[in-house]
Amino acid sequence: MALPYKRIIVKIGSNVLTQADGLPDAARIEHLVAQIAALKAQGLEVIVVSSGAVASGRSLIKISDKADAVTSRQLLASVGQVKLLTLYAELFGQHQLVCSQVLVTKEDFRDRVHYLNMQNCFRALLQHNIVPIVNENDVISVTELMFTDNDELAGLIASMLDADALLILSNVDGIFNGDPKNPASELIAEIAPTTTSFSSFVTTQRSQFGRGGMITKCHMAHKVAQLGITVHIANGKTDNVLPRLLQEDVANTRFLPNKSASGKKKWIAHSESAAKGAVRVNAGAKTALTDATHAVSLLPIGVVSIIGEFQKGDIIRLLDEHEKPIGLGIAEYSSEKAQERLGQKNQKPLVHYDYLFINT
Ligand SMILES: Nc1ncnc2c1ncn2[C@@H]1O[C@H](COP(=O)(O)OP(=O)(O)O)[C@@H](O)[C@H]1O
Ligand SMILES: N[C@@H](CCC(=O)OP(=O)(O)O)C(=O)O
Repeated sequence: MALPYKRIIVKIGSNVLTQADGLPDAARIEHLVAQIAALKAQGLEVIVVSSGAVASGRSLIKISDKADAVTSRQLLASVGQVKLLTLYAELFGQHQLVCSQVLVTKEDFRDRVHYLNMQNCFRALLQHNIVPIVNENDVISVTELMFTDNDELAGLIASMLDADALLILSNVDGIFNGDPKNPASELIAEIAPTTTSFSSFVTTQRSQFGRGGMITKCHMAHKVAQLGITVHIANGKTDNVLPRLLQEDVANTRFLPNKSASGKKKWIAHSESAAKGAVRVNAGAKTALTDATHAVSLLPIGVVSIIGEFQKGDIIRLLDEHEKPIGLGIAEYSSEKAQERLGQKNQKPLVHYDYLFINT
């Protein structure tokens, strides 16, 4: 039976789009575009997150050995993104579809105004039946401004757009319970929302042109599934993988979704890097906050200490007594006021439930 998705994000990894020599695989891209066009014809909304700018740049210019790694990446991506999108535009055109380019940085997800502007643009693109093709703005995103990889970017886009599913295309059939090259390893068909540890079977090994690797993919997929979005990891080199995935007719690993969270909570969940300070909560508060059956706000009586300074409206991290992160939230008042109210009864919540995201 076909999976009942209406809006999907398709993330196409560097390895799917790149040949063994590091140059772009135009035939693969053509086949993927044809598959996306087929899904569009069935009425699905598709947003593509595509890597491949650096690989495309490699096919156009030779960079001097003197250039450092950051400058080389900027140069290759700046040149390559034009070629990549030109190819996409031509191929989608053959299916009477228009695609668009959306280049983003991590900063755009930290700033609420940028975030809402982006969201508004995506909505308008989808209303006009355009296929948005998203990539990191590699020219600007350098070192600490960078996403871990395009999987992280795809996860953020999926939650921002409230997608039904995120389909991650890599060069493996999914997640195996051991080294994927070992014939004894088996594919894991489903991962429950309660599974949080992947290090026992996923190695830090990366594919030839990949950036983050499978372990970061797993953490991102878990987080996205926590927000109520199903995540599939499948092999982008398999023929007709996208329509077959939706027909449940191809190998893949599926991260089962948790119950859906609000748009604001989704934004908060991905805002860790924007956090201004932290609060340590006592064991009782931790138990109450992590109990998935009740909506609970964080009250000052449960706060043990305040770390750093924050103002009303800032994102703050919630830690347990051993400083283990348990969630993120928006502070209802400043760290100064919170300090005055620390441990006191009958005080206004420091973080209201509606502005609280707890890792489960
Ligand atoms: N348990 C595992 N199951 C599947 N793949 C794994 C596992 N452990 C490590 N990997 C590696 O993860 C790689 C895919 O991740 P990555 O390099 O980030 O790809 P992409 O460029 O598609 O994002 C695979 O090529 C594989 O070598
Ligand atoms: N933005 C880069 C790709 C970065 C990246 O993380 O790629 P991937 O390993 O596919 O998640 C490019 O277009 O070349």
